[in-house]
Amino acid sequence: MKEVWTFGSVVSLLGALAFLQSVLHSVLPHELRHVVAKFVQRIFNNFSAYCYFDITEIDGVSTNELYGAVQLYLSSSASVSASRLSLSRPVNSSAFTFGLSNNDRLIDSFAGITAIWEHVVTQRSSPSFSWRSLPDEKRSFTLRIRKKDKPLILPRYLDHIMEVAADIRRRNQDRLLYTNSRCGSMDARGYPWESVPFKHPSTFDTLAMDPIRKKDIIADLRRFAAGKSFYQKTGRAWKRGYLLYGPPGTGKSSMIAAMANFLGYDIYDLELTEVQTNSELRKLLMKTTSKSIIVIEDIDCSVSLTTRGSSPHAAANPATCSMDDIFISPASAAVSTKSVTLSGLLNFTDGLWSCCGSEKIFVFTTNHVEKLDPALLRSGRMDMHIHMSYCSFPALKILIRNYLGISEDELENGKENDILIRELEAAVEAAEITPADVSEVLIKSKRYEKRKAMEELLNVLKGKAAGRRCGGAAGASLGSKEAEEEEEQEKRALDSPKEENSEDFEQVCDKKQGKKTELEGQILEKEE
Ligand SMILES: Nc1ncnc2c1ncn2[C@@H]1O[C@H](COP(=O)(O)OP(=O)(O)OP(=O)(O)O)[C@@H](O)[C@H]1O
Ligand SMILES: [Mg+2]
Repeated sequence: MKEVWTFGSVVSLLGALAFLQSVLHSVLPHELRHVVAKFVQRIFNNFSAYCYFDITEIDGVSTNELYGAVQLYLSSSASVSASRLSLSRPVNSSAFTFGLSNNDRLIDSFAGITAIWEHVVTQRSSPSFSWRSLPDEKRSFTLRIRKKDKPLILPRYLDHIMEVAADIRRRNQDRLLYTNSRCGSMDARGYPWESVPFKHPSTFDTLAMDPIRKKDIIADLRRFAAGKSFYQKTGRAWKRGYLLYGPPGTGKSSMIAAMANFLGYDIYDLELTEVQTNSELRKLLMKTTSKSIIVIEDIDCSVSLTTRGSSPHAAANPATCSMDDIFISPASAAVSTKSVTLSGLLNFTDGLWSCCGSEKIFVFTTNHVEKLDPALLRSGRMDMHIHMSYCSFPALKILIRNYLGISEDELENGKENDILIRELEAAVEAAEITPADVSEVLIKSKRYEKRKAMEELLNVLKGKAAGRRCGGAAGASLGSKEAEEEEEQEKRALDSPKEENSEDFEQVCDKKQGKKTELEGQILEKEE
């Protein structure tokens, strides 16, 4: 006999199931109740006109970007239509974030079709075995739409959500600065990065460097950010590498901040000395998001590229060292137990793993480009090599504009009639002074009126140029080889303040203090 399912019979079946569930709920033990509830749910789903999509916060090993995007997207409409909201403002953030409260729901519509969102927060019931501690709560969003609407809106709706979320992120102007200073450990959500809101005020406008070079870099970044279809068409991973090199205080870190502010990207400041193995490096990369800048600062200081020549195996035959044999170890550690290799680092930047996610920029900085392994510099690895050099006259004009409020045009036009400006131009080229040192002088001279401040600056520049000419104390104090060497030693000690280096570190501090006292003495003498 053919079975006929009428509306009435379906309703009574569901009613019976609901009744059965409530009866069993009161008599069955907890584990069995869960199984029954799942079974009943499945039957409901079969008869339901809706389909459901769960967007969990943690998706296997990687963080689910869609979860964060949905959270932001809903925060843009939550303020109007939801009955209960969670309200937050992250530390130092400039924007309030509305969100759906736990287990609350919200109705959204897209292309005339209704979508219902629910924020589902459940407690992790029984402590299951895991290689890392898991959060107490499991969080996810559930999207409910009519089965018949699914093909009409689904891919477009999700793309729309991603776009709106990216837009909100950009508008809020709150970018994040991440660091991997957990020594390889992860937080409860399996995240190896810690973050703080990124508030660096450096922009391309305030950055003192040759304007033509600056324009090139801005154009390059613009092309990169708008190059989605180009990278797709050419079969290239959507990423770009920049190597910034030059003496300390020439604006390498400021340039990174300016890049992030210009593109609205987050920054991942990768502390390589904290990374123990290649696989750890890979995991870190997997947990970075798109639209981000991954930075390794002072690559020659935080790590040194040493071959197995220093290990007993390779000592026998150093000529057989392959790329994999090149170890990256804390620069000042005598014996390395680390096993991040150069090939691991290169894979990190341009291997298959480098393109997980997309729209990523890699930036390496160094004070000594000549110390880097040629493999890192080979074309295609770092797409653009940017030399940050001593302050030139165009750069000086930018700094004077920033600190004293005299426009570049005013300085350029005044050059003909004003000997002071002409002298400044000649002295700055001769002085080989860093923009950081010029900034210091200009900050100190802020108490004077503009002309006097420029005269003060000229005195310093002339003193420095004279010092350089006769290789005297003034020249040696700033920017000289010795000072750079010292700075580098200091960075190494700071980067690896491990026990075996503590002696180095103290020595550097003592030496630094001695140098400072000596310098202060010289300045006092000069002032007297
Ligand atoms: N090109 C520049 N334009 C504007 N300000 C600069 C520039 N270079 C340096 N400064 C000033 O000097 C400070 C230090 O500069 P920054 O940290 O960017 O130098 P760096 O090249 O990264 O030095 P290091 O090699 O020691 O890391 C900045 O905070 C900024 O105030
Ligand atoms: Mg720096």
